[in-house]
Amino acid sequence: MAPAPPGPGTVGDRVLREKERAENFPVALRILPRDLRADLVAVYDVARVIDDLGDESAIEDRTPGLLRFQRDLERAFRGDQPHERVLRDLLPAIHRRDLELDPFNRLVRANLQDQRVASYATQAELEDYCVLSADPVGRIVLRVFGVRDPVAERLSDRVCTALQLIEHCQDVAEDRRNGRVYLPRTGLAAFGATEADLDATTTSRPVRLAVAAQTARALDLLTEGAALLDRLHGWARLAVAGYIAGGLATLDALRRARWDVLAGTPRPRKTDVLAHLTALLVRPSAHVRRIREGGRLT
Ligand SMILES: CC(C)=CCC/C(C)=C/CC/C(C)=C/COP(=O)(O)OP(=O)(O)O
Repeated sequence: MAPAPPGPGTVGDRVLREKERAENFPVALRILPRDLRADLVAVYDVARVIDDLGDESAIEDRTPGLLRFQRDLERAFRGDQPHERVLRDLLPAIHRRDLELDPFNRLVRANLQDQRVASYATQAELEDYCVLSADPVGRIVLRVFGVRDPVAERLSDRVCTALQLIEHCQDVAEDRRNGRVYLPRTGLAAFGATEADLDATTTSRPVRLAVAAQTARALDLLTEGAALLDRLHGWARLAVAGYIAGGLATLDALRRARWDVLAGTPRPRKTDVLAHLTALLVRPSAHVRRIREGGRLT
């Protein structure tokens, strides 16, 4: 049978690699063994395509495109040949690592929710969204590394929610241009800010305070979740330390920018990622303690 034509989620490898380079954290460290690296990249590419279907395709194509991709995901996990190239590329990882459909489905559901919900009233509602949009990525990554440990999974959820909150802070301007606000309305109101303030090109003090509060919450979750490193060994420990280091370095960048997220997107410095990575690998609890004691971001 001739392969099905590429669907709307199909994007070029070059574009995916550019997006990978633009992430805050190293998606798949180059020193990882080839099959681990290949599986992490395959998972990343699927997550990226799901996100792009929800964010970048024509508005009227988004929901149908996501539902079509969801059916293709089910095909891949049933053992049938999926239409989408990124899903065909995921097949070795599905089999080698015994991956499950549920976390991928949750990523699709997060993007379907994005089509209906443009902002969240409370922190709790926003973090419920992160359970769909970010936590599944950690669950899949743990599976890729062969980790099946409920405590590790819960700690991973904290790390992933933190990484998502951090991205929300970085992307306030871009999200607003796309009609979305991921700073909770009550959080904005607590500092006297409104969603309309996010249309400005400079960040007012109330908005900075709201962003700073969100980074403080992210720091709490990230440093609590860093206890995950004590439960990991070998390549898993190295890779996850890299993700946490990326989050910490991005928090450094946000603080350096004095939470001005409307003039430009604060980006982590590679040297900061490396410094956090080294410290997390050598003495994770001491590094986390030092950050919690001295590095409060508000
Ligand atoms: C085991 C473990 C803790 C692994 C960590 C895995 C990891 C890197 C999770 C990131 C989660 C996240 C922020 C997803 C959304 O990113 P996005 O780029 O899709 O965000 P966007 O929706 O804002 O574009």
